[in-house]
Parts: sequence; structure tokens; C-alpha cells
Amino acid sequence: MRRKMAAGNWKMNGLLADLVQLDRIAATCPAPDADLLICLPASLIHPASQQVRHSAMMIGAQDCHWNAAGAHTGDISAVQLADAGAAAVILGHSERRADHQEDGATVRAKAQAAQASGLIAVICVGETLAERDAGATLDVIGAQLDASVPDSATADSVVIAYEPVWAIGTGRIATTDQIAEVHAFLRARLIDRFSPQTGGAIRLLYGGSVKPDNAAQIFAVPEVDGALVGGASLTADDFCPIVAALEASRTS
Ligand SMILES: O=C(CO)COP(=O)(O)O
Repeated sequence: MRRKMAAGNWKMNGLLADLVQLDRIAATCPAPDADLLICLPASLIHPASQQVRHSAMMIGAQDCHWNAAGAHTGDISAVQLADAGAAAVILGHSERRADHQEDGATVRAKAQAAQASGLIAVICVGETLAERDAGATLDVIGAQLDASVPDSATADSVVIAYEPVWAIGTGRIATTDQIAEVHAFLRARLIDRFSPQTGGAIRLLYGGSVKPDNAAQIFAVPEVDGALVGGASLTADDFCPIVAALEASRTS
């Protein structure tokens, strides 16, 4: 049985004063059946991890370098993130693939670094609208998955997030049929590559315009173990109903 996960991605949003939202989430979103993870800008990771240390909430980052240390101005390593209190890191988000030309090999190296530091790697895959319109969705996602996920992946160290690029920040949500098709494909591909045990236990999140009013229908889709939430993770008022919908959803 896979444990559910409600993950937030604050992206390049948030100042110290906004960390009050974490207290509100911890106080008002009971989630005994789900992991709660909030991925913050690097500047907030240490104070946030201190702030939530008495709750079950995990703090995560949004990227890391593949090296542990060295001459990489402006970068941050998985070792440093773990030292600051992070428990996880998002890797290969489409915004990084687009803005920083990250390819699968880069994401895989970062995921190996994350694993070596004890961080959960939340590895993102997703097609653009042009790729979907061209009928290439599963080819694109299969190639991203194969390239980005290290051979050393385990169910404890890797989570996959399916985020169609055209659904991110657009308010345009994938249909439940579209989500079901991709998640079934991801599950089969992971089982094929790893084993029924490992491939069947790696969690699959959906991301892209997840909101309080559409969360329940997404969590009812087979093979959806939770969500990676952008805009609606910034406040407890938006995030808590999503967590509640996840808690109320069927258990995989
Ligand atoms: O990119 C996302 C999460 O990583 C999704 O963002 P939105 O929920 O704002 O669409």
C-alpha cells in the first residue's frame, strides 16, 4: 500500500513572514494517512525546518546541484539542503527544464545526489501542449522517465510527479481520463524497469492547477497517490481542503 503525499511547491514565492502559513497548515490539516511536504525557496528551508520540527510536516527544496560541494556559484547541493533541514527536493520541474535547459541526464545526476544525501527526489515529467497535440505524450513522458530516474531508485527515495506543462499555472486541468492514461503508463513502465515490488511502490503525484474544487476528482483517479500543488499551496486556506480531499480519497 502506498502512502499518500500532499506536496506543495512555492516556486520563487515566499518571504520569512509567509512561513506563518506552515503553522496554519500543521494546525488545521490533520493528515494521518498522508505525507505533507512543502518545497520552499532555499532561503526559507532552514527557518521552516526549525519551525515545523515538532510536526510531521516535511520541508523540501526545488532543485539541487549534482555535486556535493565545489566551485558552482549560485548553486546549492543536496548535502547543503539536508544540512539545512530539507527532507526532499523537487527535480526536473518543467520550469527548470525550460529555464535552465535541464535534460534527463542532468536530472538523473541530481536525483543520485539527492539519494546520497537522504533526500526524497520528487522527479517531474510532463508534456507540452504541442507534444500532446502531436500525439507524442506517452513517448515524451516515457523518455523523460527513463532518462531522469536513476537505476538506484527505491520507493522510499523517489516520487514521480506527472505535470502536464500546459496545465501548470493555467487553471486548465488535465481530464481524469488523461491523468489516468499517463499514470497507468508510468506505473507499467516503472514495474517493467524495476520490479513489481519497487515499481509498484513508487508514488505517483499529479500536478497542474490542482485546486480545492478539483482535488477530489483527481484523487479518485487510479494510480494517483497525491498531488504536487503550486499556487494553491501558498496558503493554508487553499492547501488544507486539498489535503482533506486526499485524506478522504480511497487508499491505493
Ligand atoms: O508546477 C506545479 C507544481 O510543481 C503546479 O503549479 P500550479 O498548481 O500553480 O498549476
